Amino acid sequence: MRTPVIAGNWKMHKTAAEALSFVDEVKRTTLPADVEAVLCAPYLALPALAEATQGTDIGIGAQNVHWEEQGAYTGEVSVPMLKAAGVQYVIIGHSERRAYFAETDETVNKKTRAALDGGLTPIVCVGETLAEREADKTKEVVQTQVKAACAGLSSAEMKRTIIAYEPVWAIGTGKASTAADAEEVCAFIRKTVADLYDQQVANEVRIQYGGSVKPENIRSFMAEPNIDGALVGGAALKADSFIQLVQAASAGE
Ligand SMILES: O=C(CO)COP(=O)(O)O
Repeated sequence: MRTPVIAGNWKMHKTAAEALSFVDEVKRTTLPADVEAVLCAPYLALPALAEATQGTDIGIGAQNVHWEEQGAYTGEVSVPMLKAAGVQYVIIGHSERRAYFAETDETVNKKTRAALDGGLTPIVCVGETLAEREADKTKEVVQTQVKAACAGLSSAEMKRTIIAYEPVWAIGTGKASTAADAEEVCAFIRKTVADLYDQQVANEVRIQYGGSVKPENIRSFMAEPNIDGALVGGAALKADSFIQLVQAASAGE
Protein backbone atom coordinates (compact mmCIF):
# COMPACT_ATOMS: atom_id res chain seq x y z
CA MET A 1 0.00 0.00 0.00
CA ARG A 2 1.02 3.60 -0.51
CA THR A 3 2.35 5.44 2.54
CA PRO A 4 0.50 8.73 2.97
CA VAL A 5 2.60 11.90 2.86
CA ILE A 6 1.65 14.99 4.81
CA ALA A 7 3.86 17.85 3.70
CA GLY A 8 3.78 21.31 5.17
CA ASN A 9 4.62 24.02 2.67
CA TRP A 10 5.65 26.97 4.78
CA LYS A 11 6.00 29.24 1.74
CA MET A 12 7.75 32.50 2.74
CA HIS A 13 7.25 32.01 6.47
CA LYS A 14 9.63 31.29 9.37
CA THR A 15 13.19 32.22 10.18
CA ALA A 16 15.60 29.42 11.12
CA ALA A 17 14.91 30.12 14.81
CA GLU A 18 11.14 29.93 14.28
CA ALA A 19 11.56 26.70 12.34
CA LEU A 20 13.58 25.21 15.19
CA SER A 21 10.99 26.04 17.83
CA PHE A 22 8.31 24.43 15.61
CA VAL A 23 10.39 21.24 15.37
CA ASP A 24 11.05 21.24 19.12
CA GLU A 25 7.31 21.16 19.66
CA VAL A 26 6.76 18.40 17.09
CA LYS A 27 9.54 16.31 18.63
CA ARG A 28 7.70 16.29 21.95
CA THR A 29 5.02 14.04 20.42
CA THR A 30 5.40 10.66 18.78
CA LEU A 31 4.17 10.89 15.23
CA PRO A 32 2.47 7.83 13.71
CA ALA A 33 4.96 5.56 11.93
CA ASP A 34 2.63 4.88 8.99
CA VAL A 35 2.65 8.48 7.71
CA GLU A 36 5.52 10.35 6.03
CA ALA A 37 5.69 13.81 7.59
CA VAL A 38 7.61 16.46 5.66
CA LEU A 39 8.37 20.13 6.31
CA CYS A 40 9.13 22.27 3.26
CA ALA A 41 10.83 25.40 4.51
CA PRO A 42 12.53 28.50 3.10
CA TYR A 43 16.13 27.79 2.08
CA LEU A 44 17.69 29.60 5.03
CA ALA A 45 15.94 27.38 7.55
CA LEU A 46 16.83 24.10 5.84
CA PRO A 47 20.29 23.31 7.32
CA ALA A 48 19.10 23.95 10.88
CA LEU A 49 15.91 21.94 10.30
CA ALA A 50 17.79 19.03 8.76
CA GLU A 51 20.13 18.91 11.73
CA ALA A 52 17.34 19.20 14.29
CA THR A 53 15.35 16.37 12.69
CA GLN A 54 18.24 13.93 12.36
CA GLY A 55 17.27 10.60 13.89
CA THR A 56 13.55 11.41 13.58
CA ASP A 57 11.12 10.37 10.85
CA ILE A 58 10.44 13.98 9.86
CA GLY A 59 11.53 14.68 6.29
CA ILE A 60 12.80 18.06 5.14
CA GLY A 61 12.00 19.63 1.80
CA ALA A 62 12.82 22.76 -0.18
CA GLN A 63 10.18 24.72 -2.10
CA ASN A 64 12.12 25.17 -5.32
CA VAL A 65 15.40 24.23 -6.97
CA HIS A 66 17.37 25.02 -10.11
CA TRP A 67 17.98 22.26 -12.65
CA GLU A 68 21.69 22.92 -13.15
CA GLU A 69 24.21 21.68 -10.60
CA GLN A 70 26.07 24.99 -10.54
CA GLY A 71 26.73 28.00 -12.71
CA ALA A 72 26.01 31.66 -13.31
CA TYR A 73 22.40 31.68 -12.04
CA THR A 74 22.26 34.50 -9.54
CA GLY A 75 19.92 33.80 -6.66
CA GLU A 76 19.40 30.12 -7.43
CA VAL A 77 20.08 26.96 -5.41
CA SER A 78 20.93 23.54 -6.88
CA VAL A 79 20.09 19.94 -6.03
CA PRO A 80 23.62 19.10 -4.74
CA MET A 81 23.43 22.14 -2.45
CA LEU A 82 20.13 20.95 -1.03
CA LYS A 83 21.48 17.42 -0.62
CA ALA A 84 24.53 18.75 1.21
CA ALA A 85 22.20 20.61 3.57
CA GLY A 86 20.40 17.35 4.45
CA VAL A 87 17.28 17.97 2.36
CA GLN A 88 15.33 14.97 0.97
CA TYR A 89 12.30 16.47 -0.83
CA VAL A 90 11.62 19.42 -3.09
CA ILE A 91 8.35 21.01 -4.18
CA ILE A 92 8.40 21.69 -7.91
CA GLY A 93 6.05 23.81 -9.99
CA HIS A 94 3.88 25.19 -7.21
CA SER A 95 1.15 27.37 -8.73
CA GLU A 96 2.61 30.41 -6.97
CA ARG A 97 5.91 29.80 -8.75
CA ARG A 98 4.13 29.24 -12.04
CA ALA A 99 2.11 32.44 -11.59
CA TYR A 100 4.68 34.82 -10.07
CA PHE A 101 8.05 33.42 -11.17
CA ALA A 102 7.35 32.34 -14.72
CA GLU A 103 7.76 28.61 -14.18
CA THR A 104 6.60 26.61 -17.15
CA ASP A 105 5.85 22.96 -17.81
CA GLU A 106 9.30 22.81 -19.39
CA THR A 107 11.18 24.13 -16.34
CA VAL A 108 9.06 21.92 -14.10
CA ASN A 109 10.22 18.93 -16.13
CA LYS A 110 13.89 20.00 -15.94
CA LYS A 111 13.65 20.49 -12.19
CA THR A 112 11.93 17.13 -11.71
CA ARG A 113 14.65 15.46 -13.79
CA ALA A 114 17.39 17.18 -11.75
CA ALA A 115 15.77 16.31 -8.42
CA LEU A 116 15.49 12.63 -9.31
CA ASP A 117 19.02 12.50 -10.72
CA GLY A 118 20.34 14.01 -7.52
CA GLY A 119 18.40 11.73 -5.19
CA LEU A 120 15.70 14.14 -4.01
CA THR A 121 12.01 13.22 -3.96
CA PRO A 122 10.11 15.71 -6.13
CA ILE A 123 6.65 16.86 -5.08
CA VAL A 124 5.30 18.05 -8.42
CA CYS A 125 2.34 20.42 -8.22
CA VAL A 126 -0.45 20.53 -10.76
CA GLY A 127 -3.87 22.14 -10.72
CA GLU A 128 -6.33 24.29 -12.58
CA THR A 129 -7.31 27.93 -12.06
CA LEU A 130 -10.89 28.95 -11.33
CA ALA A 131 -11.37 30.12 -14.93
CA GLU A 132 -10.13 26.76 -16.21
CA ARG A 133 -12.46 24.88 -13.86
CA GLU A 134 -15.42 27.01 -14.90
CA ALA A 135 -14.57 26.36 -18.54
CA ASP A 136 -14.64 22.63 -17.73
CA LYS A 137 -10.94 22.30 -18.53
CA THR A 138 -9.72 20.80 -15.23
CA LYS A 139 -8.81 17.37 -16.58
CA GLU A 140 -7.24 18.73 -19.74
CA VAL A 141 -5.06 21.17 -17.77
CA VAL A 142 -4.01 18.63 -15.17
CA GLN A 143 -3.26 15.98 -17.78
CA THR A 144 -1.08 18.40 -19.76
CA GLN A 145 0.81 19.38 -16.62
CA VAL A 146 1.37 15.78 -15.48
CA LYS A 147 2.50 14.65 -18.92
CA ALA A 148 4.90 17.57 -19.26
CA ALA A 149 6.33 17.26 -15.75
CA CYS A 150 6.98 13.55 -16.09
CA ALA A 151 8.25 13.49 -19.68
CA GLY A 152 11.31 11.27 -19.95
CA LEU A 153 11.05 9.73 -16.48
CA SER A 154 11.61 5.99 -16.19
CA SER A 155 9.03 3.83 -14.40
CA ALA A 156 11.27 3.67 -11.34
CA GLU A 157 11.62 7.47 -11.33
CA MET A 158 7.88 7.96 -11.77
CA LYS A 159 7.24 5.76 -8.73
CA ARG A 160 9.54 7.97 -6.66
CA THR A 161 7.71 11.13 -7.74
CA ILE A 162 4.91 12.56 -5.63
CA ILE A 163 2.20 14.48 -7.45
CA ALA A 164 0.31 17.18 -5.57
CA TYR A 165 -3.06 18.13 -7.01
CA GLU A 166 -3.63 21.70 -5.91
CA PRO A 167 -6.53 23.52 -7.55
CA VAL A 168 -5.40 27.15 -7.62
CA TRP A 169 -8.80 28.45 -6.49
CA ALA A 170 -8.57 26.38 -3.29
CA ILE A 171 -5.13 27.63 -2.21
CA GLY A 172 -5.18 29.99 0.74
CA THR A 173 -8.85 30.78 0.19
CA GLY A 174 -10.40 28.65 2.92
CA LYS A 175 -12.50 27.11 0.13
CA ALA A 176 -11.18 23.57 -0.13
CA SER A 177 -12.32 21.30 -2.91
CA THR A 178 -14.89 18.78 -1.82
CA ALA A 179 -13.30 15.41 -1.13
CA ALA A 180 -15.38 13.90 -3.96
CA ASP A 181 -14.17 16.47 -6.51
CA ALA A 182 -10.55 16.09 -5.38
CA GLU A 183 -10.88 12.31 -5.59
CA GLU A 184 -12.23 12.56 -9.12
CA VAL A 185 -9.20 14.55 -10.27
CA CYS A 186 -6.68 12.46 -8.31
CA ALA A 187 -8.18 9.27 -9.81
CA PHE A 188 -7.87 10.89 -13.22
CA ILE A 189 -4.21 11.73 -12.54
CA ARG A 190 -3.60 8.10 -11.56
CA LYS A 191 -5.25 6.98 -14.79
CA THR A 192 -3.03 9.41 -16.71
CA VAL A 193 0.03 7.79 -15.10
CA ALA A 194 -1.35 4.33 -15.93
CA ASP A 195 -1.77 5.37 -19.57
CA LEU A 196 1.75 6.82 -19.69
CA TYR A 197 3.37 3.87 -17.87
CA ASP A 198 1.31 0.95 -16.61
CA GLN A 199 -1.12 0.13 -13.83
CA GLN A 200 1.62 -1.05 -11.48
CA VAL A 201 3.45 2.28 -11.69
CA ALA A 202 0.15 4.13 -11.27
CA ASN A 203 -0.68 2.04 -8.19
CA GLU A 204 2.57 3.11 -6.52
CA VAL A 205 2.59 6.82 -7.29
CA ARG A 206 1.51 8.98 -4.38
CA ILE A 207 -0.96 11.73 -5.16
CA GLN A 208 -1.65 14.42 -2.60
CA TYR A 209 -4.46 16.93 -2.45
CA GLY A 210 -3.62 20.53 -1.50
CA GLY A 211 -5.72 23.65 -1.01
CA SER A 212 -7.20 24.80 2.31
CA VAL A 213 -6.55 21.47 4.04
CA LYS A 214 -7.03 21.72 7.81
CA PRO A 215 -7.30 19.33 10.75
CA GLU A 216 -11.10 19.68 10.43
CA ASN A 217 -11.33 18.46 6.83
CA ILE A 218 -8.28 16.23 6.29
CA ARG A 219 -10.12 13.02 7.22
CA SER A 220 -12.56 13.51 4.36
CA PHE A 221 -9.67 13.64 1.87
CA MET A 222 -7.79 10.74 3.43
CA ALA A 223 -10.93 8.58 3.19
CA GLU A 224 -10.73 8.76 -0.61
CA PRO A 225 -8.96 5.85 -2.31
CA ASN A 226 -6.80 7.90 -4.67
CA ILE A 227 -5.70 10.63 -2.24
CA ASP A 228 -2.47 9.71 -0.48
CA GLY A 229 -1.94 12.70 1.73
CA ALA A 230 -1.90 16.46 1.60
CA LEU A 231 0.29 19.44 0.79
CA VAL A 232 -0.66 22.01 3.38
CA GLY A 233 0.09 25.71 3.60
CA GLY A 234 -1.58 27.80 6.31
CA ALA A 235 -2.57 24.90 8.57
CA ALA A 236 1.03 23.62 8.66
CA LEU A 237 2.45 26.80 10.15
CA LYS A 238 1.56 25.87 13.73
CA ALA A 239 3.07 22.75 15.26
CA ASP A 240 -0.10 21.55 16.99
CA SER A 241 -2.09 21.83 13.77
CA PHE A 242 0.64 20.04 11.76
CA ILE A 243 0.73 17.24 14.36
CA GLN A 244 -3.05 16.87 14.13
CA LEU A 245 -2.84 16.64 10.33
CA VAL A 246 -0.20 13.90 10.50
CA GLN A 247 -2.14 11.98 13.15
CA ALA A 248 -5.36 12.22 11.14
CA ALA A 249 -3.62 10.67 8.12
CA SER A 250 -2.67 7.56 10.10
CA ALA A 251 -4.57 4.33 9.48
CA GLY A 252 -4.74 3.97 13.24
CA GLU A 253 -6.98 7.04 13.45
O1 LIG B 1 -0.45 25.97 -1.61
C1 LIG B 1 -0.69 25.16 -0.72
C2 LIG B 1 0.31 24.16 -0.34
O2 LIG B 1 1.32 24.08 -1.27
C3 LIG B 1 -1.97 25.17 0.00
O3 LIG B 1 -2.01 26.29 0.81
P1 LIG B 1 -3.19 26.41 1.90
O4 LIG B 1 -3.20 25.10 2.66
O5 LIG B 1 -2.80 27.57 2.74
O6 LIG B 1 -4.46 26.59 1.12
